[in-house]
Amino acid sequence: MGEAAMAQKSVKNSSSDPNDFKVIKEGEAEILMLANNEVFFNKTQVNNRDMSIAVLRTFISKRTAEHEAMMAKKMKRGQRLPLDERVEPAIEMEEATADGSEKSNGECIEPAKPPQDEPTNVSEESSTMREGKGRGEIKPLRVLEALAASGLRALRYAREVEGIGQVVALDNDKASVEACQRNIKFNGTIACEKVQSHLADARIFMLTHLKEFDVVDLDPYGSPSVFLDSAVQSVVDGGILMCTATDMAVLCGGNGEVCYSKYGSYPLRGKYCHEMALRILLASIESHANRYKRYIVPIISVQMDFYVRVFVRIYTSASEMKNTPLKLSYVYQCIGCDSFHLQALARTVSKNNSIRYMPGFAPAVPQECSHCGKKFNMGGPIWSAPIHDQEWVSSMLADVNSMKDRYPAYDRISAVLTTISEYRLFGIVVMFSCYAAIHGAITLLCGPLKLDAELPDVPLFLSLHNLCATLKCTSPSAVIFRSAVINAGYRISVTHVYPLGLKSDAPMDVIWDIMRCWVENHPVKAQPSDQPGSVILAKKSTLKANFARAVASLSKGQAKKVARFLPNPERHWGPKPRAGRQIKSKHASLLGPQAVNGCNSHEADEPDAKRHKVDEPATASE
Ligand SMILES: C[S@@+](CC[C@H](N)C(=O)[O-])C[C@H]1O[C@@H](n2cnc3c(N)ncnc32)[C@H](O)[C@@H]1O
Ligand SMILES: [Zn+2]
Repeated sequence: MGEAAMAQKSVKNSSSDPNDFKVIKEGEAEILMLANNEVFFNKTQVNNRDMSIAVLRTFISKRTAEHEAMMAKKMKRGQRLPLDERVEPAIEMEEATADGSEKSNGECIEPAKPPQDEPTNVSEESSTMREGKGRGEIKPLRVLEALAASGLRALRYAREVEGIGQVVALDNDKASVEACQRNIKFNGTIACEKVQSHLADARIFMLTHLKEFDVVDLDPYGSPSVFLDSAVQSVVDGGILMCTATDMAVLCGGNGEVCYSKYGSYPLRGKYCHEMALRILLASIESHANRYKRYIVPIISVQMDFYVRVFVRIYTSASEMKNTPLKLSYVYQCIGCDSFHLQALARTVSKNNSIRYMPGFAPAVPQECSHCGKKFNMGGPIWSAPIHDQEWVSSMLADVNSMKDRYPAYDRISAVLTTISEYRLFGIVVMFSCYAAIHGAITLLCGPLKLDAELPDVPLFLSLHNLCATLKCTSPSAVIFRSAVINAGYRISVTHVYPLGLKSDAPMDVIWDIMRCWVENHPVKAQPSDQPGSVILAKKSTLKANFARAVASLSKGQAKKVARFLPNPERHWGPKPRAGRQIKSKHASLLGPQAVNGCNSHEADEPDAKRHKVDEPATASE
């Protein structure tokens, strides 16, 4: 009998009624679920878990490369290699036994350590690279899954990611911890050796384990806001915080005051609200990190399905922290024509080799919109620095493509990664047909000509549909519009957040001029003169837009016909209610009528072609 089968037998033997359970498999992990929705499980979150696994695999190889570079540098300097200096956790969890016995599991953890000293400046040797027993050896990764529920995620990390030494899975719900422990046993030796489950309040646990985990994963019900302060302290220098937020209504402007109270930023409604949500979350994490002289470096930030998820590295440096206001902006959004403008919180002035930090120049906009004459709403502050590290994204995509079979949500995550890593030649109308040859020649001629992915320095995006709705005109195709922007000398890219969104560094003046030129050839019906569209069209364009098709206007993914946006994964997909909550008729709109009749919501399998609430079309319209 195989290990899993034996484990299954033992679990079933110990369970009062084996028929109460069903086995759910995802990746290499299997969990036992009680039929009565007692412990949280949402099958559509497989995308979230797969993306996290891709980040972990890339982290392990990057960390090794960083470690080797650091060792080489030290050798060069003739320094002595440090002895093993990793601070071993002093609490019960280290007593986890290889045989999976429950020595520490299930106990409520009390604060075990006094708070550590003030954080110091980060050294080049980040803590996440501290060495193992052998000299020059790197320690296996320690991961904290702070809100673990059934433990599925923790089990997948432990079983599927080579290089992980330990996963600590916490939950403050007794039934969840019991389920997690059952699932650890059910998954055999590796799981028993590596995964530990504790009944604990994640906040207290993280506050009593400062800078101890290479990776901290937060996957809460709704908002992560109450966990952020402790989570940013629990990550080692150079480690990763992974964080989900599913309270999209709050983050997207449905309730601005609540968003401000949770995240310290005002959201704005608009087509870019999901990107704004990502950037509000990042700004909030940075603000918590700053309290401890720490700062974040985003690796990849995605909006998928019904949530946002960010992956950031955390470092300590009082001097680097001074740059934070340079990475934050307020957003002014015109209430008439949706034009938007960013206002950085700060700027720097260089004088005699020194840099001074100054408040940002203000105001970024006049009282009334210069295009349509209406007033502005102000949102933010948002994180306006890059939200992805392109090198990471490329490594992740390569890794994911090289092991498709090991990612159950391969189609979905490769689509997202492809969109983020797409690139185009900007500002060059290439008249030749052989793109590869031209690309090679240009790279040779111009050196490392920068090819842009989802434009890293453009925080928010335009919606072609919104521009046309304001002017009440027919829409140019995305390719035609992109060509006009490129031909006017600006960059433009897609965004993974919204199939019809376009990121560009062209100022709004140029965008409206291009649209005026479009309307010249595609006239609109007369509108009342006080309408924003009429005011915009009453002005003459100062440029002559060139709509000739630019090769660069087609993204790599589109050229290759790679699906960039996939339909929703299942009927009634979305956030699931808290575990154990009774499903009533009022939940029918969220979960479907079959859930009300006692059926678990995650059993509704058939894809629903009609509902494309967030994702919209499978490929962006051209
Ligand atoms: C959305 S579920 C986690 C799902 C899980 N990460 C997965 O991938 O399947 C959130 C879990 O957080 C737990 N939780 C809520 N507040 C907590 C706290 N303060 N400390 C520890 N766990 C908590 C809940 O009991 C619940 O099981
Ligand atoms: Zn306006």
